[in-house]
Amino acid sequence: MRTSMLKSIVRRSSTAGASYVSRRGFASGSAPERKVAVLGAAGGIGQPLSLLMKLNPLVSSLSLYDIAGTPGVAADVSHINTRSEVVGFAGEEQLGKALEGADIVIIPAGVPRKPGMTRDDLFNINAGIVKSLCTAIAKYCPNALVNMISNPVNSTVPIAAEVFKKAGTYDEKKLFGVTMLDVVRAKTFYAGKAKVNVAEVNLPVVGGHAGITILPLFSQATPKANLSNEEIVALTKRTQDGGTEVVEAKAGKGSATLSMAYAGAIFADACLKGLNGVPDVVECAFVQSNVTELPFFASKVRLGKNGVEEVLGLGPLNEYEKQGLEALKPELLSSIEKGIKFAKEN
Ligand SMILES: NC(=O)C1=CN([C@@H]2O[C@H](COP(=O)(O)OP(=O)(O)OC[C@H]3O[C@@H](n4cnc5c(N)ncnc54)[C@H](O)[C@@H]3O)[C@@H](O)[C@H]2O)C=CC1
Ligand SMILES: O=C([O-])CC(=O)C(=O)O
Repeated sequence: MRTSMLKSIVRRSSTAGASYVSRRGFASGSAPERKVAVLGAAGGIGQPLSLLMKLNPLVSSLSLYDIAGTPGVAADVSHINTRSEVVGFAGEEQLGKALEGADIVIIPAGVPRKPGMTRDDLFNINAGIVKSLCTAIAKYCPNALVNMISNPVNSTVPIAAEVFKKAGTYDEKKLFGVTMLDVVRAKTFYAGKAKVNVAEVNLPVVGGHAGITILPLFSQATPKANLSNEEIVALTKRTQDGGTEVVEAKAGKGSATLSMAYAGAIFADACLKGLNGVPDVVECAFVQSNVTELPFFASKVRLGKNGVEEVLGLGPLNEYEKQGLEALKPELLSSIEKGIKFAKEN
């Protein structure tokens, strides 16, 4: 389904201006106007993500913001003959204009890991970046859906929530930690091991977005496959360490950017579909949650016209997954609390 989405975007892009009725049920001319802002658009994720958002026919206005470099990225991307207008904004004084009227703000701003670092090692720099960007979101587009990519997601999402609470604009339905890359990885690794068509694979990944807080629920994977316990343990570990696998392979040149741009584009597309009233749009995301005793948790979420329409439960877990769930809670809670504390004290 994911691969077919990109294929269909590319196919539609190549017939830009022609009339079609998409799977989303809109004639090309009648899809609502939607502005998407990318903050950190000149970065490793930001650039390919901007490209993919430019290919999405649900976007009418694409706003590319970074502290520097965005005029070039915007000029480049704007030559692609698809629906959206593209404008680049550089420097803090242009942040307000970049955000005004945005329906969705995607945030891949901040520093990435180097080998030997954990995502939490990014906290000191990225917490401040996320806080200042969210302060501007509260001021200039308080109703936008926020897709938080910047790490550590387990802390940056609680920081964003606190900033919005302070500003009086918090709506828990509109704040998402993007955990889609964990789902993308779990699907890929499962398909490889189970020897099934990757395009048909579906499974939830719950918890958070760091190490053992990433909990893929392979017992719920479809199509079903007869994998051994050892194989499931190895798949779980590979999914949990997927980010580190890329960080090590890039050997000091950053972390996942291309697969993250793909995952971010898929998740933003799901948010756009939800906003546009497409029924039954369900993806995993790290959101405010009652699914466990933790205040934020990643699970399947039904997306709608206001963002989160319903946070879905975990479904049946096997013993191994139950153990994984209990094991992840202390670390996830401590990362959440760290974010809340930072936002309250700064
Ligand atoms: N949620 C997830 O699954 C994933 C999250 N990430 C995270 O995404 C973040 C970005 O990663 P990369 O794009 O590889 O890093 P990068 O360093 O290539 O790009 C980051 C961009 O953010 C910009 N930036 C810094 N401060 C800013 C500010 N105040 N306002 C606007 N832009 C600002 C930089 O100028 C740069 O262009 C990192 O924190 C990384 O850990 C990365 C992969 C997956
Ligand atoms: O591992 C990292 O630092 C980047 C990330 O979140 C991922 O690739 O899942």
